Amino acid sequence: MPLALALYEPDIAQNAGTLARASACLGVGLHIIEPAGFPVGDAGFRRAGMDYLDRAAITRHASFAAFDAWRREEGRRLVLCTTRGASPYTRFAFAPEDILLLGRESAGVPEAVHGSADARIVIPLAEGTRSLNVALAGAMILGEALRQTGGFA
Ligand SMILES: C[S@@+](CC[C@H](N)C(=O)[O-])C[C@H]1O[C@@H](n2cnc3c(N)ncnc32)[C@H](O)[C@@H]1O
Repeated sequence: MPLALALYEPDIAQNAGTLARASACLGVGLHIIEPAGFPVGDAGFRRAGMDYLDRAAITRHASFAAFDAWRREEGRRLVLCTTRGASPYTRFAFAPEDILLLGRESAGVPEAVHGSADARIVIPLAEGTRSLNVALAGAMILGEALRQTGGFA
């Protein structure tokens, strides 16, 4: 089972499109947890994802509860990427079936979602800075997870 990315209620279509393109190019699934802040056919999403969208394995889930029920049934670990993470991502041991959950641009994830993740990881940042763009954070962490699990094509 390959790694996957999941986006929690994404706000910005271009970021989601960029991650959809990355998921197609890197051969991982993309799960979008609704409600998103943009419609399915959003022009910004299509522009950022380009023709790669046709190759991306995108699954939409109606809510976090629906997504979480599905992933538990699949027996997949939920790894939350968060600025409040305890483990630096380079020291975390990824597994091939992990789902890497990214928070929304405006607010990350609520406390309940934070608590239901199996692990919380962080990209350590320079003092005085708050967070990376979600697509950039996703790319960095996915790259490390693919490297560790031998998942690159
Ligand atoms: C713009 S940030 C959200 C900022 C929000 N105010 C917060 O503190 O969660 C959007 C998402 O990108 C990811 N992200 C950004 N910087 C990160 C970092 N340094 N470590 C891990 N994930 C990060 C997280 O998934 C985060 O929820």
